[in-house]
Amino acid sequence: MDPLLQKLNAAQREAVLHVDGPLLILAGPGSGKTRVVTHRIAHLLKQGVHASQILALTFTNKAAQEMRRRVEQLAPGERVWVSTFHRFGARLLRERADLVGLGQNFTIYDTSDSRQTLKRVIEAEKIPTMHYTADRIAAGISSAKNKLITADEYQPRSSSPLSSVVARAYPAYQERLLASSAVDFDDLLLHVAKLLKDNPEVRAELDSRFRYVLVDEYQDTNRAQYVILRALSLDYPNLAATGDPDQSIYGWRGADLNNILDFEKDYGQAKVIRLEQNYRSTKAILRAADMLIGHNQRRKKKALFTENDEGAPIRLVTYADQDAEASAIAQQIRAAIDSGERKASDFAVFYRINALSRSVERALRAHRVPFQMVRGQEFYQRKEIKDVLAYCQLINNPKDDVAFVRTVNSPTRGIGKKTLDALNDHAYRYGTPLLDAAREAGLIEGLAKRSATKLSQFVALVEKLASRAAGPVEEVIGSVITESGYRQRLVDSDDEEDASRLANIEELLTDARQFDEESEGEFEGGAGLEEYLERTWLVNETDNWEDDSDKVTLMTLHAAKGLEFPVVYLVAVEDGILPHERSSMDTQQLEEERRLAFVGITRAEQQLQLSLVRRRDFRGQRRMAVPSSFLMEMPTAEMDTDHGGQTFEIDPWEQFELPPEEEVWTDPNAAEPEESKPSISAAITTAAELSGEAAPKPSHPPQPHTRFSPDDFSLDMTVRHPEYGLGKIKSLSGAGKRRAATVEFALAGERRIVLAHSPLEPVGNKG
Ligand SMILES: Nc1ncnc2c1ncn2[C@@H]1O[C@H](COP(=O)(O)OP(=O)(O)OP(=O)(O)O)[C@@H](O)[C@H]1O
Ligand SMILES: [Mg+2]
Repeated sequence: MDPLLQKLNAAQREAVLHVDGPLLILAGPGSGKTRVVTHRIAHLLKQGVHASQILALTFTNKAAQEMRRRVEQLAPGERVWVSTFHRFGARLLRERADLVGLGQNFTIYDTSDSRQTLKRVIEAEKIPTMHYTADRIAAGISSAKNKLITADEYQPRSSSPLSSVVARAYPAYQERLLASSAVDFDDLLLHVAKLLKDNPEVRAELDSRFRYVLVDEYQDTNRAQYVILRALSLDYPNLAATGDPDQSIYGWRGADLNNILDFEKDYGQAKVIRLEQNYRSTKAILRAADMLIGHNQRRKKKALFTENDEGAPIRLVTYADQDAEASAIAQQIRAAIDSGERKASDFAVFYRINALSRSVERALRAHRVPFQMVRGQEFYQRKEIKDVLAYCQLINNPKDDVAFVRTVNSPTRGIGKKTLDALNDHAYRYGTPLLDAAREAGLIEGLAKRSATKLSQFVALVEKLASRAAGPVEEVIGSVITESGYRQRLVDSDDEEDASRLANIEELLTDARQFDEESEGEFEGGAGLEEYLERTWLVNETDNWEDDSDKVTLMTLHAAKGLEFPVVYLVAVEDGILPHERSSMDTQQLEEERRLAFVGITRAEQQLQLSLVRRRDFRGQRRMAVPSSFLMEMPTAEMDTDHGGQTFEIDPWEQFELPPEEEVWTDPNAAEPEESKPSISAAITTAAELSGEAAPKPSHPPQPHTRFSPDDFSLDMTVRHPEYGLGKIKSLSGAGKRRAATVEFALAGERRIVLAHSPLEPVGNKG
C-alpha cells in the first residue's frame, strides 16, 4: 500500500482519497481530523495538483505552522499555502487594497489601537454615547462586522439603546479607519468578503486559483469566513472542511455553528465522512468527556470509541486554597520528573482565565520545574515596543493617525494636548491625516508659533526616517530608536523599569535581525518592513509556544484547542470560573462553556486531574468556591476523589441572621441587578476578557433575602448549594416550614435539607 495511506484507518483513508467535490469530515476530538487534512494535501500533490492550487486555512499561527511542517514531511520540497484566516485575508487584501479604498500599505490596528481610534472619533464627532463604554460600543461594531453588516447597512433596533449608539459610531469609526488607511482585525475578513461579493471577476479568478481549499476547525468559522470560503468554492466546489461542533468555542467572536450544521445543505452532493475512533485518550478520559458533552441540548450525538487502555481513573481533588492547589500540582510534576517516569513537556496545566496562572507559575518556580506560559502578543504589546513599532508604522503608512499620536510626543518633545487638539480639529475639518495636518502646522488657527515649529521638526524626523525605510528591518528600527531620541531617553533614565525597557528594545532589534535573515532576498524596496509589521500585528496566543522544549505548558483552555498532552491538569473547576460567571444566565453561553471544558478534557492522553479549592482569592477578594456544575455531569463516582481532609460540614450560613419572615419569601428575580441580564453585547464584551485576559466577577454568596420558597423546588430539579455545590433533588417530604428535600450532591453525596432554612437555589429554567 502507498505508505501515505498506511497509517490511516478506513474512514480516514476514504477522506484522504477523496479528490473532487465538497467534503465534510465530522468527528470528535483525537479522531485524526488534522491528520486527514495534512495527508489529503500530500495526496493531492501526488495526484499532480500544483502546490499553488491548494489553500489550507486554520485558526492559529501555531496550527498553521504545524500543518506546514507535517506537509513538508509528507511531501518534501512542496510549498503549499497554509495560513490562518486573518493572514490570508491580509495577504489578499494587500493584492486588491484599491478595490476597497485602502492603500496597499495599510496598517492593521490591534484591539487597543482600534479602541483608541473609536474614542477619538466619538470625541471629535461628539457622538452621544449614553454612558456606554467604548468597549461595549466596539463589541457592537465587531459583532456587526462578524455578521458582515457594513457601516452603511447597519440598522439600529428600537429595542436596543446600544444599537442606536453603534449606528452613529460605526460609520464614523469606519470612515476614520479608511482615512488612516487602516483596518481592524474584523476588517481583514469583512473587506475580503465584500471584495469577493462586489467583484465577480476577482472572485472567479481566485476561485480558480485556489482549486482545492481545506479548512481545519471549521466549527469556529463566523459569517465572514463562511462567505469567503463559499466565494472561493463556487466554480470549483472542492472545499474540504473538518470540524467538531462540540469543540466550537468562539461563539463570542461570532463563530456560527450553523456553518457546519448546514454544510450538506449549502454544498450539494457533499460527501460526509465520520471518524469514530479516538487515538488520543484513555477510555476513562473519553467516557468523562462524552458524559459531560451529552448535557448539551444543541448538538448532534456522535459515536466515539477508543482501543486505547482504560487508563488511570481521572483524579478529582479539592484543595484548601489556590496555593495548596498549585503547590500540590508542582510537587506531583516534580516527583514524576525525578523518578524518571515523565519529562516536563508531558504536562500541561489549563485554566479558564489567565489570571489563574499566577499561583501555578509561582509554585512551579519554587519547585524548579521548567515551564512556558502561552500568552500571545505579550512582547509586541509592551509599551516601548509599541512606541518603536509605531514609528515604523508611520513610515510605512503616513496616514496612520494612531501611529502619529503615539509617536509625536514620545520621547517628550513638548507637544501637548492643546496642540494635538488643534491639530486634530484641523485634520477633521479638512479630512486629512494628522501627519499632513502637521505639515501645515504654520497655517493652523490657534496654534502657537512654538508649537508649530515643534510639529514641523517632528515631520522632518519622520521624513528622514522614511527615506531609509527600504533597508533591512534591523537597520530601520536601529535608526528609529537613535534618531528619535527614544533610546537615549532610556539610557539617561535612573528608573529600573527603563532599564528593562531598554533591554526589550534590544530584543526587538534581535527579532528584526532574525526576520531579515529568514527572509533574505525575498523583499525589495521597503516591502520587508511591511511584512515584518504584519508579523507583529497578527501574532496570536499560541505563537510563543515551543513544542520541542522540555517544559511544562501553561495555557488557557481556548489556546489548548487542537493540541494534546500525556498529562493534563485542569484547575479551578469551580462555579463562576468554569462555567464562567457571565454564562450563568444564558443557555447558549453555558453550552459554550461546557464545550470549552470538553476541549480541555479531551487534550489529555493518559492522565487527567480536575481540581478545585475551598477558598479562592480572586480580584482582591476571598470567597468560598463552589464546585462547578460540570462536575455533576461527569462520572465522579468512578473518579479518584480526594477532598484533602476538607469536609463539607461547615455551614457558612450560620453567620447570617435569618431575615424577618416576610422578606424570606420575596421574589428572587424581582431585584435582579441590571448588569446580570444577558445581552448580546455583554456576551461579547471584550475579546480579551473572553479569551482569558480578564477575570470574571467573583460570585458573592446570595443574601438570605433572596431565598426561595419551598414551592420553587420540585423532584429531579438541579439545585445549587453554596457549600455542597450542585445536586439533584431525589425526593421531597413534609410541608410548609418543615418541607425538606433529599439532594444527591455531585461531590458531597446525599443530604437532607430543610428548605425553609436553606440557601438552596434552583438552577433550572435558565436562558
Ligand atoms: N490512524 C491513526 N493511527 C494512529 N494514530 C493516529 C491515527 N489517526 C490519528 N492518530 C493520532 O491521534 C492523535 C489525534 O489526531 P488529530 O490531532 O489529527 O485529531 P483531531 O481529530 O484533529 O483532534 P482535535 O479534534 O482535538 O483537533 C494524534 O496524535 C494523531 O497522530
Ligand atoms: Mg485537530
